[in-house]
Amino acid sequence: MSILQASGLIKHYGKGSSAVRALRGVDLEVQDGEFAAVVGTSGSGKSTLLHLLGGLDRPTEGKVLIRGKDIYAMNDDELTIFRRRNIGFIFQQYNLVPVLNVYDNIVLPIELDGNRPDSEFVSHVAETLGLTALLHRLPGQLSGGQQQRVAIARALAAKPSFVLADEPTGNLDSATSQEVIGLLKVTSRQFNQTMVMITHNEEIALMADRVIRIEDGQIMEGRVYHVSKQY
Ligand SMILES: Nc1ncnc2c1ncn2[C@@H]1O[C@H](COP(=O)(O)OP(=O)(O)OP(=O)(O)O)[C@@H](O)[C@H]1O
Repeated sequence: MSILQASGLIKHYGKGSSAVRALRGVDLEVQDGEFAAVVGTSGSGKSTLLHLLGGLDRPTEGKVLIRGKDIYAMNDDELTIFRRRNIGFIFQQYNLVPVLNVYDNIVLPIELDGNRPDSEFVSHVAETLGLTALLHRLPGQLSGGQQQRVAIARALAAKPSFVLADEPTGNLDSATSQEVIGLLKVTSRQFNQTMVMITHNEEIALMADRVIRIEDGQIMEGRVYHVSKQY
């Protein structure tokens, strides 16, 4: 079953002759539980695509359906709530709150949403990511790889069905990157989460179920997932 369907996505920044045509008609389907990587040269439109798939911006034209729901038919407030409840985001910058310990960072978005964290689930996520012994530390007392694992735990703790990651290993060395992506793969399987991840790193991309290649605002390869491929 497809969790996400994007059709005819066009994004222009600015207007008139100086407009940048960042996406030029993107059609994409992502299956439930899939782990997909988006690759392409700098400026090809990867981040623009990810932002549109996650409801962080609005397209100039086109639609994004998540579980059949047309996310851009919602107003800004509805979209913010939908995003918070259904989508986890992981960025290159970890964006942890320096004065909060690891546990409080992980549950912060849930508490900001007025909910109580499912402490059993949070413990399970923390354990899977090797964070159990670090829960009382401050972010400043952690390595880059550990901080990114906290950011991943934070993205997963609210049990989103869909996780979007923009260069999640951009600040990490290659061994740590492979480890973090390995963990992302494990968590996506274990918690049944669909993952779309941008990466510059071809080795990292090969760890995904599918590689979506984007060039000059268009998808050149990997638009549709082939069920015959093993996953
Ligand atoms: N807010 C913006 N205003 C104007 N132009 C933008 C904006 N954001 C992106 N662009 C332009 O849109 C095009 C696609 O940018 P995007 O960030 O999606 O590419 P990318 O593939 O993610 O690049 P990188 O790998 O360098 O992050 C580029 O030409 C970029 O300069």
